[in-house]
Amino acid sequence: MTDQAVNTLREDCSANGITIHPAIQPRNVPGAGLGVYTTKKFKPGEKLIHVPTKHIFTTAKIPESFLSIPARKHIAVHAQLAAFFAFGSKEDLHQYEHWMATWPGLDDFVESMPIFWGFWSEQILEKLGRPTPKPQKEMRGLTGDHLPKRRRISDEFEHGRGTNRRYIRTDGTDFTFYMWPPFCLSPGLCSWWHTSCNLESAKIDAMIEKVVAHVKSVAEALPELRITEDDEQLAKYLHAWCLVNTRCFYYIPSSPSQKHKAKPPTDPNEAMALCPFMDLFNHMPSPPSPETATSAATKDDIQRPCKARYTSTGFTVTTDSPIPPTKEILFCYGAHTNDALWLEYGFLLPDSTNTFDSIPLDNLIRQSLKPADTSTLEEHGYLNDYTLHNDGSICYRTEMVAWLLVLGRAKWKKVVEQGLDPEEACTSPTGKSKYKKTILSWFEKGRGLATENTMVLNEIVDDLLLEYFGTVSAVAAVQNKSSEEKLAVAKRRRARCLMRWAQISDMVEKGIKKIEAEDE
Ligand SMILES: C[S@@+](CC[C@H](N)C(=O)[O-])C[C@H]1O[C@@H](n2cnc3c(N)ncnc32)[C@H](O)[C@@H]1O
Repeated sequence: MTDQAVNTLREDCSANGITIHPAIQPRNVPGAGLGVYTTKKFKPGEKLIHVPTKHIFTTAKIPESFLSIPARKHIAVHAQLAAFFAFGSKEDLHQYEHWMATWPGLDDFVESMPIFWGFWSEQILEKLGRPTPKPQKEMRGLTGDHLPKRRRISDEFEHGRGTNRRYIRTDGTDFTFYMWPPFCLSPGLCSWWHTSCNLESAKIDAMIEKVVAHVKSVAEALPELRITEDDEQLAKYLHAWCLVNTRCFYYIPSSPSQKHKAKPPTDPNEAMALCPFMDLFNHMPSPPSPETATSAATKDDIQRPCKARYTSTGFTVTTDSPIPPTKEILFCYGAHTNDALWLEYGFLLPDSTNTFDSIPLDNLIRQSLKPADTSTLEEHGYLNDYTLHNDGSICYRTEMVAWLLVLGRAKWKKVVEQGLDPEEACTSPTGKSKYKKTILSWFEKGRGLATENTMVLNEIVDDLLLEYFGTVSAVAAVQNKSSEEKLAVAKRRRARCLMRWAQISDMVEKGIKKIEAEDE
């Protein structure tokens, strides 16, 4: 992004009554597009930006000449906003052009958001009724030429598309490697992880459903745009869809009267608005807890995300902690795991810096349950939704499953129904040790999964990398890219997957340490 585009936006904002503190400045952040930096030291509570209500972009700003009021009833707010920014007339978009000039290009989303990667983007096309080129993927996957043959013992199709493989480890035991596509993403996103437990659809599938429904609703209302038929139009729409997805704020119009407060929509996703300049801030999770700071001085210096507050006059952004000069000023987009950030925003926070990070343990745990255990858990509301947190701690639901396996169903039911402490209710001298072993066995499986997926991801040869981590041109209009460039993108996508598996592995190791340290 050029400095000129940013400066022009700033001038534009100031000329239109948007207040921007003179000591903040947008600039490029390596790997994160633009971000906003301080040029002086800020104290907590200082006002950084005020955007008057009239500059908040909601569907009310979309001209009826573009989308009639009756047509809007059948189109989600997100889909309407995207349609306008993709296909609004030159005249209607003119007043926003300096703002739009600071937005990322389609390529940025295509590279980073898994819905645009081969398998998933093909699903989008198929669901839109578009014929997709059927690559030789299944056949090539089956040959397994890219993998060391000594370890492959059998293949089987999964869902008619991907392949599961059985491998033999050097110690003679075997494992299943989920060939394509599920292995690459984290368990928090993938369908196989979920379908095997009959959970709600996986997050990535839900996102694909949403995007497809939005495209279809706009295509129906505005057939002349030929969004589903024309590659370029589709790419244009998907670009705007991602822009809206990653840049919107939660917004409920304020009511002039205190008595009749504006009602939030039933679906919070409908409370969306875009806001110039405020969309330039990057995300940080919650800061480390003050207890971990070593001295009073460091406690006070911990940077917290800024606060964005909406009142009847507009949005105001204020600092919530001191921020030194030349530091990036950050928002918190919400208590998102790295999987959610990856899926929705296309990035992973590095290492274990995301205090909100976690992974689901459902699949690992469900494998160790007998049907009667599953029924007991279901009856008492404890089936599924098992979590391993960033710090290696597990959720209460996970603990309760372990206690079920230790106490037996009858005793466990009594504990739950009478609200007892399961540890106190356990009279067996080996109870706590069995409890720890049960949890450790789940972690061991998680460790194996991370090790094996990492190993195989690293082994994929270049031409298959392109198939697995490539881009389907009809969705993303991958124009004129050389094969070197395409391969470089595929490698970066693989690196992202490897980074996620390293984080998963780290969480599992922390979990193991934590449970081993517990008293028996
Ligand atoms: C609201 S925009 C923020 C401004 C954006 N960086 C830009 O260039 O316009 C959200 C997008 O910024 C990027 N982003 C935000 N926080 C990030 C972070 N901590 N690390 C990497 N990328 C981040 C992601 O691409 C995300 O989709």
